[in-house]
Amino acid sequence: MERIPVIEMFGPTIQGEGMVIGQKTMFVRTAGCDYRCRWCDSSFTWDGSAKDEVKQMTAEDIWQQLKQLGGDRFNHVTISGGNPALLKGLRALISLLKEHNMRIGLETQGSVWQDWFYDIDDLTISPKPPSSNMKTNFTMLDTIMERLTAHRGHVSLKVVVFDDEDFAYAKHVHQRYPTVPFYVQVGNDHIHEADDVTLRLQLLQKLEWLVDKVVQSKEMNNVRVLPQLHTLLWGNRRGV
Ligand SMILES: C[S@@+](CC[C@H](N)C(=O)[O-])C[C@H]1O[C@@H](n2cnc3c(N)ncnc32)[C@H](O)[C@@H]1O
Ligand SMILES: Nc1nc2[nH]cc(C(=O)O)c2c(=O)[nH]1
Ligand code: SF4
Ligand SMILES: [Mg+2]
Repeated sequence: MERIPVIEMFGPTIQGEGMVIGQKTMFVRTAGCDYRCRWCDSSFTWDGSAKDEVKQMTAEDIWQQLKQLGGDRFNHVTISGGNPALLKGLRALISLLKEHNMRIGLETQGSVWQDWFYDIDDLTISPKPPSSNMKTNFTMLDTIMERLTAHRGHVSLKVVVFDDEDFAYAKHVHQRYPTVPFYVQVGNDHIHEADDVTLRLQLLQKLEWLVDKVVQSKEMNNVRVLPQLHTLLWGNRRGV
């Protein structure tokens, strides 16, 4: 059986972001990413700093570990990374989770397609704005969004916004795929801040700025603005 590189698993917690914010869920975080976002809050998945924590696991290993962590206190599992879309072998995990009647969420940036995207219940595609220093391959993103919208799955777009240029990018993405539920998320510019009170204040100010941008924009009448709820609650800690 194909192995999946897992860097951390945690939960039950709540989904802190996007289309199912507040949903109780477990997290499986895979190692490795094809991007290097300047502000990545999970850079340990790709920068080598946590390479000793990566475990090559089978789908069954992952399920056993989820049960050990969460017992019978969950029925939703979120797969994030890194970029989980790099892993063809996730199909086996998705099938196994379905057999156990789990709902599945997945977070990816829209740089790689996998056929198993069709089997994700809550799929978030999160293209990266200019502040990330990454460049969106819109040909690939068009293909992905075309396939997903032809299918009746639960998909959304989520763009993290740090500045005016990112907001313009978010507008562009929303206008390119106008029928897809669209979220803008507050960017956390202070991923190394250890004081939760200081961080909260900064994030709430940024949220107010972003709400105002949306309120003032005639192109953004049908978008939802969200913070990272887990960051407001628990700061920059890992595994929450
Ligand atoms: C760590 S990424 C992993 C999944 C995938 N690589 C992606 O970027 O969508 C999960 C989510 O966290 C967001 N994120 C990463 N760093 C962030 C930051 N500093 N502030 C706000 N959101 C951030 C990403 O944009 C993405 O939507
Ligand atoms: N609670 C919680 N919600 C999240 N939503 C997306 C996350 C991620 O890192 O992908 C994340 C995370 O790390 N924790
Ligand atoms: S795509 Fe996601 S995991 Fe990869 S560097 Fe960017 S935010 Fe981090
Ligand atoms: Mg996170």
